[in-house]
Amino acid sequence: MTEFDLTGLGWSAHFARQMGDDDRGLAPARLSEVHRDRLRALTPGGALSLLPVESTGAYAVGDWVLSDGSRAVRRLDPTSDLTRRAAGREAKLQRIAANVDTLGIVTSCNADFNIARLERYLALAHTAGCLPLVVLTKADMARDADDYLRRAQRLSPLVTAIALDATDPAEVARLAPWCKDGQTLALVGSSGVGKTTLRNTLTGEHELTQGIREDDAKGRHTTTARSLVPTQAGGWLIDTPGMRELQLADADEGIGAVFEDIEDLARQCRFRDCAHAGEPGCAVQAAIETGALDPDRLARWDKLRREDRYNSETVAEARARGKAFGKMVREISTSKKRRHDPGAP
Ligand SMILES: Nc1nc2c(ncn2[C@@H]2O[C@H](COP(=O)(O)OP(=O)(O)OP(=O)(O)O)[C@@H](O)[C@H]2O)c(=O)[nH]1
Ligand SMILES: [Zn+2]
Repeated sequence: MTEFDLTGLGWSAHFARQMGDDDRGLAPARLSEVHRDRLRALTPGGALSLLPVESTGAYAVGDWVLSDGSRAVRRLDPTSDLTRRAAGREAKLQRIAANVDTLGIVTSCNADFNIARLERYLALAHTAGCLPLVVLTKADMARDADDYLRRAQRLSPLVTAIALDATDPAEVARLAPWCKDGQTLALVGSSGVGKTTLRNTLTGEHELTQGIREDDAKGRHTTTARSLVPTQAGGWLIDTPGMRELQLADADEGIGAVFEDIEDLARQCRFRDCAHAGEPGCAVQAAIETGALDPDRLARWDKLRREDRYNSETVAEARARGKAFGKMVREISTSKKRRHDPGAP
C-alpha cells in the first residue's frame, strides 16, 4: 500500500488540539478495522495491530487513537460519528463509522428515487456531522436525469447533487473532490443502486465486484471487505456492512435542519404545542392554504419526527432500564452484605 503522511490519513488540527503533555511517547493511528479483540490501524509508518483498552464497541472504523505501538491508549474525539440503533431489545446506539467528512447518499434515477428516504438520510448526515452529497446513479438509463437532479437539489440549499453513470470511470471521477487529500467519504443507499460499482472505481479494487460473501453467526450473508480503503484520488472510502442498514436515532437536530422551513412556521403557531391539525392560528396550515408549503412535505416531516421519537425513546428507555437494573443489583448486593455482616452500612 502507498505510504501516507498524517494529513493524507485524514489528520487535522481538530485532532492535534486534543493531544497534551500526557500523550508524550504516543503516536496517532487511524482505525481501519475493528474486530472483537483487536484493532487494525494505519499510521505513516505502516499498518499496526493494536489491543483495545476499552470494549471494542467503543471504537469505530475511521476513529483516531493514540497508540504506544501495541495498544490504543486513547481514543480521540471524532469530527463526525455515524451510529445506528443496535439490533435487539437493548436499543443501544452502535457506532458504525467515525470521521466521515462526506456522506454520499446514493440513489438511482429510477423507482429507487424517493424524496422521503433522501430527507431521512439528510437528517442522518446532519446528526452525524457529515456533509451530505446526493449521488444519483443510472443517469445513463434515465429519460430525464436532470429532472431527478433538480428534485434532489430542491430538497435543501445545503444539498449538492450529482447525476452520473456509475459504470463509467470518467464520470465517477467527478466524486474526487470529496475523497482526495485525506478526505473521507462513505456511501449509503439501498441495495442495487451502485455502491459497489462506485467503490470499485473509486478505489481501483475489482475483486469485490461479485462481493465476497460469508455467513455471519445468524446465517445472514455479509460482505467481508476492508473497511477504510484508500481512494485513487488520495482520500478514503469507508464501507462497512453496518453502513448499509443505517437508521435514524436521536436525529432531532438533523430533522430540524432539513425541515427548517416547517420548523420556522411551527414556531409562529398560536399554541406552542400546536399539532398543525386544524388548530386556530396555525401558521403551518396557513402556509399550506396559500400554497407556500407542500402538504406532502408536512406529512413526511411528521412521519420522520414520529420515527425519530420512537427510536430515541427506546434508546432513552433502554438507558433508564439499565440504570434501574443497576440500582436493583446494588440494592440486592448491599442487603445480602448486610445479612452476612450486620455491622455494614
Ligand atoms: N447502466 C448503469 N448500471 C449501473 C449503474 N450503477 C450501477 N449499475 C449496475 O447496477 C447493478 C447493481 O450495482 P451494485 O454496485 O452492485 O449495487 P450496490 O448498491 O452495491 O448493491 P448492494 O451490494 O446490494 O448494496 C450492477 O449490475 C451495476 O453494474 C449506472 O450508473 N448505470
Ligand atoms: Zn400549527
